Amino acid sequence: MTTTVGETGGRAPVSSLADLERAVTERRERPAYGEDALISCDRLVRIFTADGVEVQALQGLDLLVGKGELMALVGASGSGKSTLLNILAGLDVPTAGAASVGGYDLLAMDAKSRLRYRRDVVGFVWQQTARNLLPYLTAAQNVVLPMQLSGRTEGLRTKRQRAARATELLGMLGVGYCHDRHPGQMSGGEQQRAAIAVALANNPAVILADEPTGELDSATGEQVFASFRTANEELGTTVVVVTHDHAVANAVRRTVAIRDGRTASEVVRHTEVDEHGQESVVAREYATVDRAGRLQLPRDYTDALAIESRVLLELEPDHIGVWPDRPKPARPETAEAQEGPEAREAPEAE
Ligand SMILES: Nc1ncnc2c1ncn2[C@@H]1O[C@H](COP(=O)(O)OP(=O)(O)OP(=O)(O)O)[C@@H](O)[C@H]1O
Repeated sequence: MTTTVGETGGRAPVSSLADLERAVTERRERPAYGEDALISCDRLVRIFTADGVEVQALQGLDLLVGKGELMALVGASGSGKSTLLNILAGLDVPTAGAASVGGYDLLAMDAKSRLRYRRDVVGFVWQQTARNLLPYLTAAQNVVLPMQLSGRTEGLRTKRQRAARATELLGMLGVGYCHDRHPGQMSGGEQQRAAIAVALANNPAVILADEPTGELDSATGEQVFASFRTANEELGTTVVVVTHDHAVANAVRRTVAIRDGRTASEVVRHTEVDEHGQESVVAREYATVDRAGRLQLPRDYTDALAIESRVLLELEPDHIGVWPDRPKPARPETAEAQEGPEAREAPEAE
């Protein structure tokens, strides 16, 4: 059966009180939004005011990231990626909405828990290699420093234990030979891999990285990304990378695109094995439906059909049709020859 928005507001008709009760019960029993997620952003808003002008950097952004994910955030310049990352890093506070990481409520943390959160729950890797490492310390000393500052004791109480962990992390990320080098004696790629070791020092639940390969050539960028993958696979660390680098965006299981301060679409990749045992990666692109039911249509789709301010919707049992709002032809052809919901639903109206 076909239902158009004009008739019932686009919702499937509820035929009886029993159906209604069942629908209410199912809704109540569904897990709460983001219940199982490590990172949960719910209608996140961040408004900046500069020189009396308001900029809405995040406009009701929803995002869930599962524990153990390795995912990328992409989007045009100014779409809000860094703003989101700074909030997740505990460096900035949203104007409205809700956000939590590993059980920490990012809007309600006092100064003490914010410090603990930044030291123990998240690790950060910046684009500028010079911002990640202290120049007067060796790579190993840079990795040890966050362990000393954290005050966490489990397995890292003694100097020897901390030194051993630094050696282990640098080795795991392929830069063990840089152990005693200062950043000035390391290439950009080596510095970024050492920076990942620093970010991992306190065994955080999540590493956030803002354009970590932005200053590197593609071969070096691949090595750095391989280190994020190693951290994800060997230690189970969740990794969220903001990137413009297509090689990185295409190498993760999930790439979420941000547009105008909201999540707009995402590409999910999985590996398929054919009958000859050949493996191939299959990518599917999804549009995001946010918590308020809003859907951003891809701009190339709306441009292709000259869709501007509104569309007609059609609810079918297994999909929703979206139709450009075209003026009706003066002399309609037969219903079968016409396309769109008007032709099938209300030909008698003509
Ligand atoms: N501290 C600030 N004060 C005023 N406006 C800001 C501030 N930080 C960010 N903005 C604005 O918020 C919007 C989003 O910026 P953001 O840096 O998050 O975008 P982005 O997607 O990371 O861009 P890029 O890819 O260029 O780094 C932009 O319009 C930016 O000018």
